[in-house]
Amino acid sequence: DVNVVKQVLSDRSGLYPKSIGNPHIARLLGKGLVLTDGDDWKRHRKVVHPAFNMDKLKMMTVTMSDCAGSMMSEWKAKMEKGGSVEVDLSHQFEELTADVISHTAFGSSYEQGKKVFLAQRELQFLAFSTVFNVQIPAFRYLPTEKNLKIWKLDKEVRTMLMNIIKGRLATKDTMGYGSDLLGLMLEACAPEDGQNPLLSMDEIIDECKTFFFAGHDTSSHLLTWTMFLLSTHPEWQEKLREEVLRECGNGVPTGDMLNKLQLVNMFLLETLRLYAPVSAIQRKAGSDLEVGGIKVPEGTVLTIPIATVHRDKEVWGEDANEFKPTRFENGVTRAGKHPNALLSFSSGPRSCIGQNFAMIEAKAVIAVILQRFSFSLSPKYVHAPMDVITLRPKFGLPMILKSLEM
Ligand code: HEM
Repeated sequence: DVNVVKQVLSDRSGLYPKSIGNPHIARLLGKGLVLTDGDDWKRHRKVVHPAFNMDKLKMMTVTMSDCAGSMMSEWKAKMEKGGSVEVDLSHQFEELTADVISHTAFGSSYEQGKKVFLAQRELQFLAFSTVFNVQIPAFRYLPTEKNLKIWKLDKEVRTMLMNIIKGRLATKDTMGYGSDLLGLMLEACAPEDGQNPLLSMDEIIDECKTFFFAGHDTSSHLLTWTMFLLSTHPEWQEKLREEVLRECGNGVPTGDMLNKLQLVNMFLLETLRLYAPVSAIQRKAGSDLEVGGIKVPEGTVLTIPIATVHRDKEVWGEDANEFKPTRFENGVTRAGKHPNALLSFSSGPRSCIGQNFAMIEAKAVIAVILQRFSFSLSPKYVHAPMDVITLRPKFGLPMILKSLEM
C-alpha cells in the first residue's frame, strides 16, 4: 500500500531507523550517509548535500561524456568490416560507471581514486559472498582467512583515502579543495572560526566509500536496462535518437542540452519503474508501532517491496506490466494514481542524494551512444533478471552495435 510506504519513508522523527543485517556491509560503509540515523545523519546530509548541487553536476557532464567517448573508441577499434561489433554492455557499463565515479569524486586524484575503487570492489565481493548466510556475531571477530583478507583490504582503502584527503587539505590555500565530489564535500565540512570540522577524518573516509558503494552498481544497471529496452523497442530508439540529434547535434552534450531531452527522461523513468536497480529497501520499527493498521513490535524489519509497488495495477493501471514511457509525459507525480508511487530513488528525507547525478550520467551516456550507434540485442541474450542487492541481467547484455558514422 503506497500510503503505508509513504508513512514510513516520510517520517522525520526517527520511528523507522535503517536496518542492515549483514555486519560486513555495515563495516563496508561505516558511518557513511546510507547507514547513519538521527542527528548524525542530519550532520552528514548537510555536508554531502552541496556536492550534488545541480549546477555543480551540470559541470560534470563533460567528464561523463568523455568517459563514454573512451568506451566507444574501444568499440570502434574492435569493429569488423561492415562497421558492427558485439559487446557485453552490462560489463562495459560496470567499467564505465567505475570510471565516471572515480573521475567525478576524485578529479585530479583520479589515479589514486581508481585504486581505492578496485580495492573497495574486492571488499564488496567478499562482504556479499556471505550476504545470504546465517550471521553468527562472533564469527566476524575470528581471524579466519576471509576475515584477515577483509581487514587487510579495509586498512588499505582507509590509508589510500586518508592520503588523498590529507593531500587536499595540505594544498587548500593554494589550489582550493577542488570541484569534484570530494572537494565540494571538504569545502562544506570546513571548520568555521576555530570550531571543529563538521565531519571527522573517519567520517569523510566513510562518505567516500559510500559514493562508490551507492553510486556504482545502481547507475551501471540503469544504463544496462535502458539499453535493453531501447534495443527491444526500436521505434523508441529512433525517436530518442531524433530528439538527441535535434537538441545536441553531433557534439558533446552540455548539461543544459541534456535538460531538454524530455523523451529520454520519460524513457529512463519507465526503465526505473520496470527494472528498478534497487528492488527493495528496509527499515525497522524503532519502538512498538502501528503500521497500516497492524501492530508491529519494536525491532521488526519492514521491507518496502519497490519492484512489487512498481507493477501494481491499482497504482499504475491495467497496463502496469507494459512498457509505456508516455505514462510519464506529465511528470513523475502524475504517472500513477499516487504521487509517490515511483520509488526507484526512494522518497522522503532519506531519498537518494545521488539521483540527479545518476539521471545526468544516464542521459549523457545514452545520448552519446545514440549519436554514434544503432543497436540490436544479440541472439545470445537470455532474459534472466537477478536480484542480488541490485537488479542485474544474470548472463550479461550482449548487444550488436553498428556505427552510424560514414
Ligand atoms: C540509478 C542509480 C541509483 C539508484 C536507483 C539509487 C537508489 C537509491 C535508493 C533506493 C536509496 C534509498 C536507500 C534506503 O533508504 O535504504 C538511495 C540512497 C542513497 N543513494 Fe542512491 N541510487 C542511485 C545512484 C546513486 C549515486 C550515483 C549516488 C552517489 C554518488 C548515490 C548515493 C546515495 C546515498 C548517499 C544514499 C543515502 C541517502 C540518505 O540516507 O540520506 N546513489 N539510493
